[in-house]
Amino acid sequence: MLMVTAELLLLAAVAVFLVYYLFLLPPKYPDNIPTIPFWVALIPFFKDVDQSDIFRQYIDKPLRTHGAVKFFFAAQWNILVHRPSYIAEIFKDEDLYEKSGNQRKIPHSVLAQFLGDNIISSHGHVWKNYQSVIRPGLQRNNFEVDRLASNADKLCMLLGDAQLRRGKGRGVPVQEMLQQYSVANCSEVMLQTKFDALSTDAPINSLQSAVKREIFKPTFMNFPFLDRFPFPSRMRARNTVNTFRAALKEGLIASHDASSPKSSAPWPKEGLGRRMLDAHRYGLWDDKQLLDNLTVAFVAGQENPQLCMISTLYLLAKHPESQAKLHNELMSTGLPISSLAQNTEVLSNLPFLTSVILESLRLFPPIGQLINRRTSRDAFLGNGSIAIPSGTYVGYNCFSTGRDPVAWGPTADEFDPSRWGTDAASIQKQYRLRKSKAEFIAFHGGRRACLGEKFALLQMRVTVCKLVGSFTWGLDPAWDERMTPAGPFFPRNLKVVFEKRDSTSGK
Ligand code: HEM
Repeated sequence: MLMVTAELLLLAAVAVFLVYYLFLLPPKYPDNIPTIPFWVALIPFFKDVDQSDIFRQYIDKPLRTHGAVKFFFAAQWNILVHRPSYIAEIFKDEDLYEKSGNQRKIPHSVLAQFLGDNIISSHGHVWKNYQSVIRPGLQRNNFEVDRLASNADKLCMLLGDAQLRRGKGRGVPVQEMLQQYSVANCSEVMLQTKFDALSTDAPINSLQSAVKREIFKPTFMNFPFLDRFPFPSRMRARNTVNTFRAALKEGLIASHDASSPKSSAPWPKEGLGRRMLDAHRYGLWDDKQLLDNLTVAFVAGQENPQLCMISTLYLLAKHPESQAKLHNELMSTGLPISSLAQNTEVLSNLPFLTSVILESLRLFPPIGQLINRRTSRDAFLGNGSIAIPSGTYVGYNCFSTGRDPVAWGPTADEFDPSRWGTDAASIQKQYRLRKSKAEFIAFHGGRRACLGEKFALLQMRVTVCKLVGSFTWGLDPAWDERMTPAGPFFPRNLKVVFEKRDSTSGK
């Protein structure tokens, strides 16, 4: 009996040592930047935390002082970079710091099955192929702004009705409605696909929620090797992912098939949905490539704007003076909100509207942290000061870079739209400069910068214009003001109290 216990103890000790050695022991190189202890990544497992607290307590100081740290994430060690000049270096050398997404990093994972090999995570000639199809569809100049505006009207109606149901002074939970709205915009205007997402019982909404629930489980996000085992929850996740991908493809085909009732909408020929279907039909993409790129366009195209909307609502709720200033700016155009929201030219030139959106993206970049590049050979970051061995994963912390006091001054953590400038031309100049110096990296930069930026900014302008034209709003005093515990960084379960604006004030 005693022997068996001793053997078991020995085995357990060997197992612990192996786990430590294989996963938890930080790499020796680079040897001149600090290591964030591995257990910091695991805190949200054991405690209900606000990730801004974790960041401030354990990551902020070493990251800012040294510009980069060794950081444990997704069961491996990575280099997490903060300093703008380092990030600019990474953006410039896409072959050295090459994209290497989940399909290469954790190919057996549910996440890799979900998004596959796509335009965001691929590299080299595969990326060039995907980009040749996707870029023109995303960067056209004639997005259907009337459709965006009519969706924004429906959103305002949903929010107004929800407020009536909640009763005066009681906050409305906004996330679900913003999800429906951003799915509607992305599917209809980006992908020319009709899912009727703004009706609450549309199947796409429950599928979307199911996929998020199944995929983003902290245990499997932190230890993706567990996806190798056929746990019932992972089998369920794999089925949900397959159903979701199939539904996207089915919707895309039905909306473009002349014999389908869904094709009745006047979709433009050069739209992304049509281009993807043609790439498949003419043999440039196989089935999997169509599904992978369709899924990633759908996810990136609706999730990021959705998070940006939540954070913007939050910031404006905390700053009623900015809501008033925005309203004055909209009114100063002399146009009723209904036509202003469809006037891309006028909207793009409203300085305060642009500044508010940029300031929200600076403080709460929807992709707060991303580690999806891998050194293709030994690298020397910071003009040789940080030696990174070949094959190391490197990523950015946009949240921290956007708040860098060296770049943004002592008020870096504060919401101050005026920092962007006072007229459209100076704001544009400042925006370009900040991006080129990698001080503003919400859309990242270089050759691999976001292709949906133009659409995202247009959508945000229309949304804020309609919301400010319809309501004033504040935080629900009973809402627990906290950020998400892990993953994308935004106000958790935000609840807002809306008040309808006087209809004579512009709507
Ligand atoms: C506020 C909204 C958005 C933000 C903050 C955002 C942010 C980003 C970021 C940070 C990247 C770089 C990812 C990386 O380095 O791996 C990226 C890439 C990309 N985004 Fe966005 N995005 C937004 C909206 C959109 C929309 C609406 C679309 C439309 C489908 C889109 C499509 C893409 C694509 C296709 C890429 C890959 C570009 C490439 O590698 O060639 N994004 N986005």
